[in-house]
Amino acid sequence: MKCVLILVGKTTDRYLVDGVTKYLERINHYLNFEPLIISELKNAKSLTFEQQKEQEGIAILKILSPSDDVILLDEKGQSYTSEEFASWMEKKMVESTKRLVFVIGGPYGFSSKVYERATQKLSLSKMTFSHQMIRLLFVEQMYRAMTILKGEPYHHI
Ligand SMILES: C[S@@+](CC[C@H](N)C(=O)[O-])C[C@H]1O[C@@H](n2cnc3c(N)ncnc32)[C@H](O)[C@@H]1O
Repeated sequence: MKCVLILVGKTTDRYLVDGVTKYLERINHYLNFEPLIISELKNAKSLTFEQQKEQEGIAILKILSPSDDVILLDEKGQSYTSEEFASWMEKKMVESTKRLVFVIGGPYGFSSKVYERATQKLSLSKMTFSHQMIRLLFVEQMYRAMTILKGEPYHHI
């Protein structure tokens, strides 16, 4: 199974770039996992929040194939413990899903069309994180899930 993480705009803060890079490298020992970055809108300042979400949504939907299993990172989604998330990933890996696509929204979240396309919403907490910060939290949890499935000590130390 191929796993893709769609992001809106590059990660800018150095500490987040370093952290995300570190966990992406680690994840790739276990999983074919690729981040795909959608360019930030050049005319963002002239658009309303709703228009920005709409435009970003069009760019997200363009990347998706009809057979993709699309999981939106969303604070109002389903939440799991790290062990439960690991089991959830294991199920996805044995199902015949070609591409498992996770999407982190832009600063204002997702358009209604993106919500309509999604298979599931996944929450990492009831709290709201910035669209940049959540990247690091998510890749760390993905790495943790992979180590749990392999019975490695990372989760227990
Ligand atoms: C600043 S948040 C957007 C908040 C926006 N008001 C909304 O209703 O979605 C930016 C993105 O970060 C991600 N995000 C933030 N907090 C999250 C959480 N607790 N769980 C999962 N994803 C989260 C989501 O993908 C969200 O679209």
